[in-house]
Amino acid sequence: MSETFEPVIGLIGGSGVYDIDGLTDKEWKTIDTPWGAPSDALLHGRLDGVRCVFLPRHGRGHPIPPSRLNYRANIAALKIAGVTDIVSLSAVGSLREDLSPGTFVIIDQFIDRSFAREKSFFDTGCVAHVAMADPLCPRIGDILDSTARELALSVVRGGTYLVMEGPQFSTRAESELYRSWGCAVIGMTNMPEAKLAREAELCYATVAMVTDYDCWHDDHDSVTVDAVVKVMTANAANARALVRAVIPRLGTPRGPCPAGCDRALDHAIITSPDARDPALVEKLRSIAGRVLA
Ligand SMILES: CSC[C@H]1O[C@H](OP(=O)(O)O)[C@H](O)[C@@H]1O
Ligand SMILES: Nc1ncnc2[nH]cnc12
Repeated sequence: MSETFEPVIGLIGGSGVYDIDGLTDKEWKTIDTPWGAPSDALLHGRLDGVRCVFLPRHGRGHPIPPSRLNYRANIAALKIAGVTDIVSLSAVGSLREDLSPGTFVIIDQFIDRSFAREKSFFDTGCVAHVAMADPLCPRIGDILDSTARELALSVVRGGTYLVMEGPQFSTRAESELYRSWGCAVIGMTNMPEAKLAREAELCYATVAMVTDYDCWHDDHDSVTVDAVVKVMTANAANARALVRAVIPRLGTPRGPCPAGCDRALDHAIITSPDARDPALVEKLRSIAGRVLA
């Protein structure tokens, strides 16, 4: 039987989520990474004894737009802090009538239409190709889903999150196109975040919190930040309750991830050891040390 360990839970807070309450032993700690500075200091603490590390994705006060986030630094900072499991909290627009504002969607797929972002820790001098067929950790997703149901939240398990570049919201034609592709929700941030979490061998799951119907719906002409923030504020109490209830469950000692998120690099690096750039390899040790020993 394989050994168990105590998971450390990383929480990435999106629009409207800039703090986590109920944490004990709270301390904001600044951290730097080989990829630069993350969006903000990391908030370390414990919930029911479980070690948690929170990062406000856009920084406190929301100064950083989706295209300017240093996604590599954010994920590297969490990895360096000892995080093993990430729950990403995100505001999204709905692309389906049945996903009304207030619904929490535990997504299971992405279509990545972002284009102006650094998407890999690996580079010339050390090339890796990780599997992304199942981009979200099903173990964490199932725990989020069952916990939300027990709390009687409006939750849907499964759905595709379309990642757009932004920062402008979609045109009506784009919104209809993504609907015709069968996408459930739309947002601007979860890629490359999920790709980088996979490269860093972190389990990663998203609670996509619906704030609006995007622009395809008769209910509104266009999306506005005001409307999004209003619904997000209403969602916040539910988000807090979900985080509060789910962390003790995620923090239970466990073995390796059944889906293999924590072994994503086992067969991913293609560059032969003698062709690797030593400086890049040194940088990569903080996120891929397990396979670069
Ligand atoms: C304020 S609405 C647009 C903004 O909200 C979402 O961000 P996050 O995933 O961090 O909650 C969306 O992707 C946009 O960045
Ligand atoms: N309609 C929308 N499009 C993109 N990102 C969003 N975040 C919240 N609502 C959104």
